[in-house]
Amino acid sequence: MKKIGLYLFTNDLRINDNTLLYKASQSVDELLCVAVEPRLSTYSVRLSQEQENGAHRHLFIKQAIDDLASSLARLGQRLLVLERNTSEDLVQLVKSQQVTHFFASSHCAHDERQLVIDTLTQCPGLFISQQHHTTLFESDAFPFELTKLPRSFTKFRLQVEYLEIEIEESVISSLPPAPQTATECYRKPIPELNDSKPGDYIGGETVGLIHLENYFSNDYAGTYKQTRNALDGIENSTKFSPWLALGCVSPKTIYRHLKQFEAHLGANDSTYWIYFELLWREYFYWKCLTLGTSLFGRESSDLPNEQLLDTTSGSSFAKWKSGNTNYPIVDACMRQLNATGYMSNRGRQLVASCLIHELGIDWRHGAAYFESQLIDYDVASNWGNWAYIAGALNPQAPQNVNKQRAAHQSQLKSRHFDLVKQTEMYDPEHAFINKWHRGDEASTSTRYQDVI
Ligand SMILES: Cc1cc2nc3c(=O)[nH]c(=O)nc-3n(C[C@H](O)[C@H](O)[C@H](O)COP(=O)(O)OP(=O)(O)OC[C@H]3O[C@@H](n4cnc5c(N)ncnc54)[C@H](O)[C@@H]3O)c2cc1C
Repeated sequence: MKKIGLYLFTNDLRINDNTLLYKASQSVDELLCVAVEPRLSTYSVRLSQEQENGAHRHLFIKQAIDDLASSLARLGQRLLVLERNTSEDLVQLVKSQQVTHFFASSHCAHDERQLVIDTLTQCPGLFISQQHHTTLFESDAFPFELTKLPRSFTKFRLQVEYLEIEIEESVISSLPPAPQTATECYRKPIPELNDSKPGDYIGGETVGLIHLENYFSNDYAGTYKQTRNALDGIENSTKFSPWLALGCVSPKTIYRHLKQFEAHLGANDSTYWIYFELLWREYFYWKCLTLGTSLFGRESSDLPNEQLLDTTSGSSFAKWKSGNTNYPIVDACMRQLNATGYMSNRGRQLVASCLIHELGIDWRHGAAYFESQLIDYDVASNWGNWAYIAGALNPQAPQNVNKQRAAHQSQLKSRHFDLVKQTEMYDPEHAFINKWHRGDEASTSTRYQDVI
């Protein structure tokens, strides 16, 4: 009997360092390559008050999928893109194409996992291969059970940072052909990326790998720790996140380049710090997996029926989104996000702190808006960082409630940023504020008396 495989691309839109695709290539006679275009969830539509992904995020995803389709075409394959992320289309494909083997990345997030579970439940008898292959570590490499994932990043880091990372890459030089019968639904090749402007980030594995090579062929990594907090500047932090988020480049590929850089030019605090930040990404990934829907605050009762904001908060939220709060540093960062789809890590911390503490808005609205706009939107890193800043990452255990409440208050305080001091530290000359200046006096004042 013919073995027909279906490979479902989700957050692994790449050919290189794709061990699961390699496995698929070795296991079946014909292979159906399918991608599901990420859409804004209903939950995030309500919270963000946006109907769909923003233009930059939308374009970046489209470019990444087109690039994958071109790479697959070079290997004699074709990519079928499903526009709805429901199990119906997948089930229909499995049945109509008589698929026998199903391959999909093991996602950390609830909805993406549910899509695969629902499909497999309706298609019993498939051979299933799943793997976490958008991380540095496999879950069985950890010296703890996932159910006992350390609560804090520091405890996690101390237990994992010395673990060995497998960096040998599987090379795919050919793929089994696509089944003949599914032709009408394939993605039409769109080879030219002519809808992006110079300086824009371009989605896809091809550009992601070029960016990686460029980054390490300069000495940026050697000074990363001193420059990473800058609000702007392509060279100041790695800017790997957009390609990591869609899996166009794997963290292991980045790690391999980092080790090569250290071997040639020497390791220092800065090169270690790139690894340190990748461990934050890792921590949020496994945290997301273990928290399930509670990462999104779905089980809590303080946003009844996921209600929308009242008129006053709704107006503050709209001003925050458009960069019109009258906190100059916040407005500049939000304008940068809206104009490019990217914001620095420092900027994200400041605008999140402002939304939560200055404007008193539930953090989930901010997280959902980021989800709709960021070209590097990553479910675990985004919702994890927001929950962390809001002090909502670790659900409180019933014992030691008082002790935990005190710890919670002090955490909240430590993540409430003084916007004036932060401006003095990170934008003393107001170069960044002026760059994203909205053209009236209020936006260049740092005194903030007239805030909403
Ligand atoms: C409120 C908020 C929301 C965020 N949302 C996202 C998101 O949706 N997607 C995303 O990739 N990152 C998110 N981050 C983390 C961080 O801001 C970005 O990863 C970083 O700014 C990306 O730029 P870079 O690649 O130049 O980072 P670098 O400073 O060069 O770091 C190297 C890599 O380490 C990882 N990393 C760095 N900082 C963090 C962090 N705090 N948490 C997790 N991983 C980290 C990223 O993969 C990054 O590419 C968020 C942070 C905050 C405070």
